[in-house]
Amino acid sequence: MSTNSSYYLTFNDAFSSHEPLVPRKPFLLKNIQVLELFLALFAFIAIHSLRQKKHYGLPVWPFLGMLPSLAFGLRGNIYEWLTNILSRQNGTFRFRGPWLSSLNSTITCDPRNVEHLLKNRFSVYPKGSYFRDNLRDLLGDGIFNADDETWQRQRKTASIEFHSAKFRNLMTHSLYELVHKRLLLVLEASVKTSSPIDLQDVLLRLTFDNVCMIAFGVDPGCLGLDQPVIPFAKAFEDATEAAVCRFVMPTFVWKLMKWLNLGTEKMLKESIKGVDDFADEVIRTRKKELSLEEAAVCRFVMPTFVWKLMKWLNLGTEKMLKESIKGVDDFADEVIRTRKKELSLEGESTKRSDLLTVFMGLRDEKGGSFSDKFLRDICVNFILAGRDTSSVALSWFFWLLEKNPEVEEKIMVEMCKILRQRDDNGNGGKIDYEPVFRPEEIKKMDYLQAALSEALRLYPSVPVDHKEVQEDDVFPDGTVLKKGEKVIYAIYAMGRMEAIWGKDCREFRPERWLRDGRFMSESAYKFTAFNGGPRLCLGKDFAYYQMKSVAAAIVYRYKVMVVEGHKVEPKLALTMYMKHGLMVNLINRSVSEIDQYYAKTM
Ligand code: HEM
Repeated sequence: MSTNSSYYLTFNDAFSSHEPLVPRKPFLLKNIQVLELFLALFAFIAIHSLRQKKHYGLPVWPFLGMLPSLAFGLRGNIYEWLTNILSRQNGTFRFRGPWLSSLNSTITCDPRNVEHLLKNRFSVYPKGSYFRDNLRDLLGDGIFNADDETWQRQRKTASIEFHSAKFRNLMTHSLYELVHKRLLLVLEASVKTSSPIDLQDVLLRLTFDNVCMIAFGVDPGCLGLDQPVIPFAKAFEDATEAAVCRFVMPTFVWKLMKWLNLGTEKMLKESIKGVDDFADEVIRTRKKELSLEEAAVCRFVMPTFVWKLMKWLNLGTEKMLKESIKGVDDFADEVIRTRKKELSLEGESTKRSDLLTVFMGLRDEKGGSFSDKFLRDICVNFILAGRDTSSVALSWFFWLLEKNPEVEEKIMVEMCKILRQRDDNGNGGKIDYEPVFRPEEIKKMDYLQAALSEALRLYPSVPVDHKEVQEDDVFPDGTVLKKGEKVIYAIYAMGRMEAIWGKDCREFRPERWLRDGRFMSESAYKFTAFNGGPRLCLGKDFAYYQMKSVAAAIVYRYKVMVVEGHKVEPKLALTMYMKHGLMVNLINRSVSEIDQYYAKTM
């Protein structure tokens, strides 16, 4: 027997001490052959899958599709990973998810395709059921999550409101209060204590308060010296984070997790309850307020003896007033006083003009008022739209500014020039070291607008967006699309394509937005940060005004220095937050420094 015999013996000892009936060598050989066969098959599949990378952009594995590569991409900066694939694939590629999953989609960053789906063939590319189902629990039938009639109706009403003078007043006034009465106090406190501050967190608080004032007419008070934890704000943040997880897992997995109330689905359920509790409370109170107001105003329009008689008899509107709240007379008197003032002194201008009030005053197609659920959906969607987008864009802007001091200098000089013009107009030529920029001055800041657009080009607040193909179609670049397929347009990648922005596409260069010193906007299908076509961002003008007001107030007063060693990277979420916030030290600008900038305007 060969030297291997001892091995055979040991192997068989456990079963029998007799010689085996079947010769052992062929048996082992068979095992080895099977193993070799498996190895060969694996090598063949691996080589075949890897070779497909050339054609499809990524290796395609049996059963798993491109999932292993996605998992790898998710470990780092997923947006950069996607940008690299898209530039290799000339702007469009098809992601193949695992079998039976819902992850198959066509991903593009080609402006021709983006224009095609956002404008030219708008009706063929709705948000679709996949997007809606994933976000239904959080966004319901609100504007972000709706298509067709439901979307059109909200868009039309909100659009009229966004362009009304009353609404614009509300937005600018609430912003002024937030910047000058809260933001600057919070920043000053950090300067006084020489402690670093998370600028992204502060900005998120500011825009959250701002958008709640606009949507609900309520100030949650997130931005304050003590940086309070507001349950609604926390619930909102958790809900958006948990909701995004549904997009990176097969539908049946999150549905099962939801059914079992596990993991991110449990978190989503709990946080949505927090959001709903707040929205319900605001809607209930506002309804009470409105009906009381109506009842109280009746006193104003009827002779005194009539309402007094009705009150005495406890009838009609007087009965309603009495029953609604305790101490109703005081309240009604107050409302009457206010309303009298409104009607006689200031006309319509001081009436509530938040979105909730506007939508409460409208009727649905059957002539009834909107349900509380629908009102809740409208408000939650507007908060989502306006909360994170501008604050996140501002955070990336300040980070880029520190890396590009020459841009910061140009912004300072522009602001000083604008203030000088004010001085020349009869303010005695004195330098204002604590200016409150007026709306018309904010609008004149072209260079600042260019710098903010440049930050949004490189770090768009919404890095990717989704559509669903309603009928078979072909993209302008020749990609064939089948009904029901998902399409992702990669906004982050679009900002970094040499083919679109030239060789210096990765540089922060605000000048690319200027012609003869004036800001020139780009095609919405090349610069897609605000979307384009019929679903162009409704808050775009306000967002620029808001970002410019905040940036001007901060840049003029402080040098913003990112804490040394602080890691800055994007987080995977619906909006492109900085994963670890933006820890900064603020340094007060001295009088002599500001004087130097003024000198440059001469
Ligand atoms: C830098 C700031 C902002 C950016 C980058 C931005 C970007 C966007 C984008 C990409 C969309 C399309 C989303 C989609 O359809 O999936 C959108 C839609 C929208 N945005 Fe903005 N937004 C900003 C600020 C605001 C603000 C401050 C408001 C309101 C106060 C607002 C209100 C809306 C609304 C209502 C929509 C839905 C439009 C529709 O579907 O018809 N946005 N925005």
